[in-house]
Amino acid sequence: MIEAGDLSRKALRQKLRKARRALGRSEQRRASVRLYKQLAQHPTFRRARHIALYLPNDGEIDPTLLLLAAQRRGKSIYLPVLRRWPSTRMDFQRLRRNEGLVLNRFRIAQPRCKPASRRPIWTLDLLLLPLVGFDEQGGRLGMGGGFYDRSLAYRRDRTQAGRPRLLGLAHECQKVDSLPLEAWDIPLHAAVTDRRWYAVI
Ligand SMILES: Nc1nc2c(c(=O)[nH]1)N(C=O)[C@@H](CNc1ccc(C(=O)N[C@@H](CCC(=O)O)C(=O)O)cc1)CN2
Ligand SMILES: Nc1ncnc2c1ncn2[C@@H]1O[C@H](COP(=O)(O)OP(=O)(O)OP(=O)(O)O)[C@@H](O)[C@H]1O
Repeated sequence: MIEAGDLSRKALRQKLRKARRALGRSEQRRASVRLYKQLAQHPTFRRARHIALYLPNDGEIDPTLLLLAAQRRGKSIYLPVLRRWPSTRMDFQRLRRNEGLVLNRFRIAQPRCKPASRRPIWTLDLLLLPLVGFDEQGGRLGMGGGFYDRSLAYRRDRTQAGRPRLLGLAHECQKVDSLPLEAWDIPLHAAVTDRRWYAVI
């Protein structure tokens, strides 16, 4: 396991991103099937009707099998869409079948911006977050843009109950012993890897 120890957030992010990008195609495929098996029959996933997830980038564990399962079961799927202004914000937008995707400024595919299809984050049942790193205490390291942190800021003064359930997804190699907690960090309810669940609360 990678020890966060003396590494800065930036150095740790680089190290963890490199580790996940180093995974080969077959390892990635196996990890995505294993992730699917961890989640597809889990009550948290089964009960959720409005689920936000992401399209993989930079070696992230691929939740596409879950996306397809959710669609088969008639659930609504949402993807992050970056706002043009302010450029630090993102929304969650409903993914409709047969609707084309475009590349955002980070070259990640996203639905074409359509304000009427946005859904406020607090009305989602389940948010599956891409992780760069995580620890067993609910700590999360993201890409560093603060996009998820800003979207989740409304929860800072609330109890951990309530919507949406926050599950971080990662490869097992992205686990670190302990992440320094920043003032704006919102803890995850659990992290799920290709190997297992790390429940926090
Ligand atoms: N799959 C996926 N989608 C996502 C996220 C994510 O982490 N994963 N995001 C979660 O926030 C948002 C995008 N955030 C991102 C933040 C930084 C970089 C990034 O690659 N930064 C480069 C520099 C890019 C540049 O400026 O050209 C880098 O750090 O190397 C990418 C996405 C929305 N969509
Ligand atoms: N609620 C917030 N309001 C304004 N700025 C914020 C907020 N949360 C985080 N930020 C800013 O976003 C930047 C990135 O934060 P951090 O390094 O924690 O990103 P991250 O959690 O890795 O990224 P992400 O949330 O995109 O996955 C920080 O500089 C921080 O000041």
